Amino acid sequence: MDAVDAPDSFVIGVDYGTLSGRAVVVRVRDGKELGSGVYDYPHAVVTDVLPEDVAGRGADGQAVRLPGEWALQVPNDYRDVLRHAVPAAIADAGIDPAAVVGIATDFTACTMVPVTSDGTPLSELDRFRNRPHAYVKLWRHHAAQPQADRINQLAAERGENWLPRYGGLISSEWEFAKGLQLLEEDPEAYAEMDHWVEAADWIVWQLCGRYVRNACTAGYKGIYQDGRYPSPDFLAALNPQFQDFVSTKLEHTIGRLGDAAGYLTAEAAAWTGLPEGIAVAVGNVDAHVTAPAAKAVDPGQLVAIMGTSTCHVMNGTELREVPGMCGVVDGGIVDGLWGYEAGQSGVGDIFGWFTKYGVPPEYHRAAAEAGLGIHEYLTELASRQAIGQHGLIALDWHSGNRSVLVDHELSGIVVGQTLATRPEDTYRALLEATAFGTRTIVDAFRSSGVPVQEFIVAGGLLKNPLLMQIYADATGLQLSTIGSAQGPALGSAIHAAVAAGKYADIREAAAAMGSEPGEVYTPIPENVAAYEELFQEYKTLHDYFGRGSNDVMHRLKAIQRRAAGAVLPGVTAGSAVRATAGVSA
Ligand SMILES: Nc1ncnc2c1ncn2[C@@H]1O[C@H](COP(=O)(O)OP(=O)(O)O)[C@@H](O)[C@H]1O
Ligand SMILES: O=C(CO)[C@H](O)[C@H](O)COP(=O)(O)O
Repeated sequence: MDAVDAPDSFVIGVDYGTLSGRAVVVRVRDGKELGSGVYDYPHAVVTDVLPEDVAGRGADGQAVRLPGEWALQVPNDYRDVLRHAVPAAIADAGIDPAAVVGIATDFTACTMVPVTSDGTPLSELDRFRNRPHAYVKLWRHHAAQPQADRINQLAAERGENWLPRYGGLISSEWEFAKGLQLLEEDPEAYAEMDHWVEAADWIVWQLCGRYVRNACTAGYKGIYQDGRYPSPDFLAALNPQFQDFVSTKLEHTIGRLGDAAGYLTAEAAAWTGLPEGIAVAVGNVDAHVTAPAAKAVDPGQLVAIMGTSTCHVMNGTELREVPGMCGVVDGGIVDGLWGYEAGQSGVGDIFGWFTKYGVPPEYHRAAAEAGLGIHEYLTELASRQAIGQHGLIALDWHSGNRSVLVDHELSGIVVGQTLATRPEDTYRALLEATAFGTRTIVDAFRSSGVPVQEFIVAGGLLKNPLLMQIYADATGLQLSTIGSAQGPALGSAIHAAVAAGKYADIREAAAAMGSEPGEVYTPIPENVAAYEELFQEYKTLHDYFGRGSNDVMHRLKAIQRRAAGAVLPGVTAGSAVRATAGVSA
């Protein structure tokens, strides 16, 4: 790491991902990244049973089991990132912490924490610690789909004017669906909860002792449009006990992106080793902070943040309704422009799943012998193929579909497998399926009058060159990658610099501190033509399974739920039946 001049000041950006938190130390004057630290969440993503070290056991003396589609996290893991990753980044940078002037964080979203009035997560209260609904519901918790379906149906029937701002469909990942699930399945926990808080804001609360709701998640995930939330009347029609959800659990002071939410408390200063009293920026989302990190805040610059999932964010001058987009929010990325978001719930997650469950041990051994990771090994084998040679087409819905169908009851499929199909064939088909998913989103923007002029990729997956070339070829767009390996954390650092008063606004800070482009991938005409043919097959399958011609995926999920038949502790038996009938739990 570079030696550092004394007069320089620094900011810290912390990116809270799905499995770890990453901190970077960034120089304010030019955005140079001087050091970083990573901390893996000890409890990672909780999907099967509540971890006994925090939850203990259930009344039956067994670990508390979770039904399918659940994805929880343990809030203290997030505090631990502050205790470990931030000091590690400072040590790596070799700077004097006294020269740090601000800190900002970005988070996965919509990731929700039920808390008491002082911000204590319900899962940290003794009597709730073995109740699943007391834990953080991670963005990819998809068990609130029945609630999302009811919200969508009712909103469409009533012609709610906020619905088109979300492409006509609200996701089960978001604040209202997850909140309604909490009410209907654990009314006691719901009653105990004083605030239903985005983790993006909870961590800021931990840092500065103040709860400020960030404008980004309030808009994209909290249905806050034109200064209003969905009405009590609408909420009561969903469930009479949900009528005051906004006024009693959700509504709170909203902070502008890049503003200071408050100042570092003595306690958080002790965790991080940073000076007490430095600026703490208003929270933000991992995807949205990355646009300034990529210097891509002008209309038409589409940034795909590709990691576990992919988020597509882009600014536009006009308000347009794009079918199936995640949302459009005034000032959702930077002030003064409409910020659009779309996305794919599973991308790296799908490749990761396949390497874990679909690849035989001899491949893992061969990868290790070649000194390669399994992804790199499969990528190398897959890159030797001509387009279409594997004879496969896949749908990228292993974690459901977030755009443009917005349906988490959909699932993955690979068509064309034979006895000759090898792991590298399926791996490549899955890479291609995600590229077609992105192409579907780009097409939806374009046909709705939101032009996509540039395509920029950030996030962990940019390190896979085959994947990047497939995306360029499948979309027909020249693709440039961001020069920073820590795009979201750099984006947070940019927000910290603005919150500390070092720049007037995010645009000015992005121009000075944003990353220069890394690699550029140009579409190869014959590949574009070959992928066009395959994309048409993808579209046929997409519409057949996704638009109601064949609801087999929905039926399979229902059969799976019935077979699993789990009842949660603290969950009112039969609540699902009452929930479907729309009667209060
Ligand atoms: N070389 C690779 N090619 C494709 N996918 C990869 C590769 N290496 C890791 N992955 C996938 O990338 C994902 C992690 O992405 P990353 O950006 O690091 O995390 P996050 O999205 O949580 O911020 C994992 O789901 C993993 O399966
Ligand atoms: O929905 C999102 C942002 O709105 C992201 O997809 C979610 O936060 C997960 O991010 P990652 O793939 O980086 O873990």
